[in-house]
Amino acid sequence: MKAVVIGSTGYGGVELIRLLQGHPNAEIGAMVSSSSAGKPLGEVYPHAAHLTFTLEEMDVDGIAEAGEVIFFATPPGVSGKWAAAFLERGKIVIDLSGDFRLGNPDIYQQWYQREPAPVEWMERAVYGLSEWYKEQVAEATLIANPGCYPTATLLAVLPLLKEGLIQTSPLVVDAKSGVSGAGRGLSESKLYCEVNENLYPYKIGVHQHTPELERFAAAESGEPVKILFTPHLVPMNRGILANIYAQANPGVTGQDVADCYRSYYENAPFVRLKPEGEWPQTKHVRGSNFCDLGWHVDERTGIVTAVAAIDNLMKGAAGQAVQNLNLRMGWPETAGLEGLPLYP
Ligand SMILES: NC(=O)C1=CN([C@@H]2O[C@H](COP(=O)(O)OP(=O)(O)OC[C@H]3O[C@@H](n4cnc5c(N)ncnc54)[C@H](OP(=O)(O)O)[C@@H]3O)[C@@H](O)[C@H]2O)C=CC1
Ligand SMILES: CC(=O)N[C@@H](CCC(=O)OP(=O)(O)O)C(=O)O
Repeated sequence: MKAVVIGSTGYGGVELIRLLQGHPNAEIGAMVSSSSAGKPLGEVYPHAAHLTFTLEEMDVDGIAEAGEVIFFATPPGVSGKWAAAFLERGKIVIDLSGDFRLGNPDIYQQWYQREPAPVEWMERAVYGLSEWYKEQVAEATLIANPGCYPTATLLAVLPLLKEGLIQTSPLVVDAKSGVSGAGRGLSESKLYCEVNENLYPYKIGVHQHTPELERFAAAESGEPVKILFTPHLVPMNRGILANIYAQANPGVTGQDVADCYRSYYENAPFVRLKPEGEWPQTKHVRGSNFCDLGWHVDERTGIVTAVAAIDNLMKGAAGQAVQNLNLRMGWPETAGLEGLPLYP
């Protein structure tokens, strides 16, 4: 099965290329770049110099001919404009951007401040949080791969919300991301001297992942959920650590939370539950598709703290996109994703 990567010169795109290169069932049909078409991939990414691919231009017919599955690893606004052309040609589209996650053009416009994708495709898209929407992903033609912060956060909170172990509002998400989460594009805020030896929050109250978090938290809890989300940038390349704080419902114990997580994730190959008293670390998941989860129910305050660690480029983007490809094609869920995390 051949796959095309649009946006192959970005961090999400080149991570997809790495995974597809090592995948037992898939191969790369074409790598597309709007800015570097005609150049060998190795000119943009010397670490991939041995791959003899030339980057191709954004030509719908050519791309549709080159693969059955089209990955968009492009900034918001690109797949919203182009995905329909591939869907109409019978292709499967897996979109790493936020263009199809929200199911509602008005909400998209409000949070992304961009022209939304066609509403009929927005409504038909399946949200690719693999552990939660497996059956839907297996049938989908358009898969909206989740955002990096929502992947970590939702994996941690959905079991607790669904089983009524925590109150729905307020739910506080305090999360930290490595700099690759912001993509490869040049910007002053990502310069070495700006990010190194520094730690700072950004987009408090206005981050575009807020409606995505609230949409799927509400869908699983059965009632509206309000989320207070504070992302931070930390001086590392990869990784997200999300701490989630919520009021436990009366009588809920640490054992209840442990049993709840075990019942949801005992057969989930990429979710690893930490033993009591141990906590997830970004280093333990780096370069892998794992999400590590830890938790604590504080008897003094009645607050549940859930902690999730993922690699933003893997479970938060390209890794989960390949997991969704596997589910969609009926291949083993872990195909091409079996590698150990990179350590140290
Ligand atoms: N980085 C991360 O951790 C995560 C990213 N995402 C999402 O995945 C998507 C890709 O992110 P990321 O790889 O980090 O971003 P990058 O900025 O690193 O790469 C995006 C790529 O898209 C291509 N591109 C830009 N504009 C256009 C255009 N108008 N038409 C076609 N292609 C275009 C560019 O390649 P070229 O100029 O060669 O075409 C660029 O390399 C984004 O939507 C992002 O929000 C989601 C989860 C996590
Ligand atoms: C560190 C950092 O800047 N991260 C990015 C994540 C971007 C992203 O994944 O955006 P979409 O999922 O909406 O496409 C951010 O916070 O905006």
